Amino acid sequence: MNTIAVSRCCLQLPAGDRILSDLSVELPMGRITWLVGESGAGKSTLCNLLAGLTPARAQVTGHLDMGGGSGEPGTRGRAEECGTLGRADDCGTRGRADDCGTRGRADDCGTAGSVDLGTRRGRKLLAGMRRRGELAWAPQNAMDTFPPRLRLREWFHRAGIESPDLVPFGLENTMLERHPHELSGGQISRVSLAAALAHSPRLLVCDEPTAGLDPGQADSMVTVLDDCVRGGGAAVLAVTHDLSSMARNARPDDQVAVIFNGHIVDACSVEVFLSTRADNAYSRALAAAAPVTGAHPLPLAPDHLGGRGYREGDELRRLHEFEQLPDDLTGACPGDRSGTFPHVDRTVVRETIECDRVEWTSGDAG
Ligand SMILES: Nc1ncnc2c1ncn2[C@@H]1O[C@H](COP(=O)(O)OP(=O)(O)OP(=O)(O)O)[C@@H](O)[C@H]1O
Repeated sequence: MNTIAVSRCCLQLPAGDRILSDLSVELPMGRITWLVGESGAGKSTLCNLLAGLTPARAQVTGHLDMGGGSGEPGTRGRAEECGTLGRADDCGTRGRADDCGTRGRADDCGTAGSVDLGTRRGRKLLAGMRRRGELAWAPQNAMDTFPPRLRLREWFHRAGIESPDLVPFGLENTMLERHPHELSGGQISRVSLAAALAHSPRLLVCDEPTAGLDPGQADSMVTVLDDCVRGGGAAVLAVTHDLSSMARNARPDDQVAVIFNGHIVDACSVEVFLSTRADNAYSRALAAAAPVTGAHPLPLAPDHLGGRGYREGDELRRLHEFEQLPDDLTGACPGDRSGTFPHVDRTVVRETIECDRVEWTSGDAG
């Protein structure tokens, strides 16, 4: 399978803090890779690094290999990645050779498939890829990326996107006439994703695409990402804390990459991750702590929050509802999700309740 590879990334701040540590991960084309891990583990730092942004004076090493080659489905030739086969204004003809960081030398452009993330030239290569839409980035704080004085339509126009369509992202196109501050946080995230996907990227990096969205909107965002992957053959790296949405919508063969302390400790399928069968103990613990069926929470309220009376009545009713769920939850998901996860071991859920532990669980936590 064709993959985009991130290899041996280290990022150390001037004060000595190491944020990313020998981080490597393969991003298969045609699949979403869900990046999960605790707050502060380094998820946004990795996303920003792949978009060509690093904290000032940070020491960075590592490579991004865009993979593929001419003629492969869904891929573009390496030379095009630095602009020599791309739009003329990307590289050279208007004195913009520095867009690809090479001053237009063909031999330098030929190495653009592998980007040295630790060099200024590498960051310029990434910037060039972003300008051409081959690499797209939907950041966590999307509001910051839109100039406050521009109406969104004008912003899209300047970004070379003449006919933006927000409807697939659950928004009216009349919103294009607004300024960024006139949208909610969730709305601006969706606009950011619309911009990121406008050029059919080869690699899409999105930082918490479902944050701030209600479950229905979150599900439709994942559907949009899924379409990008299946239709365009892109590799998608998507940060999420929303394991419920992931469980409802991800394909079983999508990938989960688990980051801990700046290092990828595990990469496995969504199915293996959510069923807590991952090889890595931290991955299993993370999955075991997740309310994977989100739409059907079990009220395991601790005594000091709800009291035993609450559990005795409501909990049993909810447990009953839980057991009525169809095995594969297909009916609860938008679009064609015939292969949709999850499989939840209800025996373990019931045992958890009976043990009166305040804890979410799915399957055997090992
Ligand atoms: N520019 C910076 N200067 C100093 N420390 C930074 C900087 N950027 C990130 N950090 C630190 O690096 C660590 C990783 O931050 P990062 O934003 O990547 O975490 P995260 O996994 O995305 O967290 P969250 O899930 O809360 O968004 C944190 O401890 C953060 O405080």
